[in-house]
Amino acid sequence: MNAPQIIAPDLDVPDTLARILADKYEEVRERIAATPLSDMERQARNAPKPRDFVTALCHAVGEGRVGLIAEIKRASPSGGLIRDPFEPVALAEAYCAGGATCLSVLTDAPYFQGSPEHLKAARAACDLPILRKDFMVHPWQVFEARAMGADCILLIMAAITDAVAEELEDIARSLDMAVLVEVHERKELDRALGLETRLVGVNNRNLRTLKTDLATAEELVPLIPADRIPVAESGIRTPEDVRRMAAAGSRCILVGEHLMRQADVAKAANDLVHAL
Ligand SMILES: O=C(O)c1ccccc1NCC(=O)[C@H](O)[C@H](O)COP(=O)(O)O
Repeated sequence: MNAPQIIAPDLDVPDTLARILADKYEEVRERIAATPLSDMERQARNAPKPRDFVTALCHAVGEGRVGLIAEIKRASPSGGLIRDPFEPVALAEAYCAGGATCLSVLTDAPYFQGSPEHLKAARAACDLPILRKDFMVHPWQVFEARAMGADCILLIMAAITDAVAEELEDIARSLDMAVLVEVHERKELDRALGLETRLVGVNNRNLRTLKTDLATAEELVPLIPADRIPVAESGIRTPEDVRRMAAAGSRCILVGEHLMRQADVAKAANDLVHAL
């Protein structure tokens, strides 16, 4: 793999994210040495057809429901080990029974104890469209995402340059995958709106402190143009939080840790879905 420029010189990347990206870059380098890009692209293009992530969310919101992207997340830098034992098939089934619109599955191993196997198992267990939750820095990972069955990828504007974001988005579109572009502040939102995707996530987690504050979505969601679909991410726990996000303009939410910490995951998901 050539050394691609994955961090723009003028991007001020917080320490935790910088560490994650350095490890990710190394991981991708090793993975490409084992499976060349052309092989991974072939696997991606031969994978079963993607499920329509954007339509699923539009449908939920159009019917006056919450568009819940329910996350399968074993551990995180901020939360440590969140769920143990951890059973992706049972979790996918519970989310489906609880009325989730889509799933998000962490595939990053070092920081989230995720795995492509979790995504494959979740996809086989339900019909919901699935987001591959990982740190995407190279085209190879987009092909890998499709090959493992993902229907949507995440692009974190704090982690990549505009040029890389555009390249990864183009590849995803060529594979009929959706793209959720994620922002944490105004500057990133302005850059994100240069992409084609309609799905614009506002992450309430401050990447420097790793703390969440729903005020971030309250500040940024109203700035998202009406032709896009806002998604409020992180730190959402209660029906009241869902109503706050909806009042700010986002009826689509991405929720992980709160749901993962519940004994009855289906009921907890259902409580959020019926918050409005
Ligand atoms: O969750 C973390 O600790 C974290 C740390 C550094 C970068 C990203 C991180 N989380 C990724 C996410 O965006 C969340 O998994 C997702 O939005 C769900 O958030 P939550 O409901 O608070 O688990």
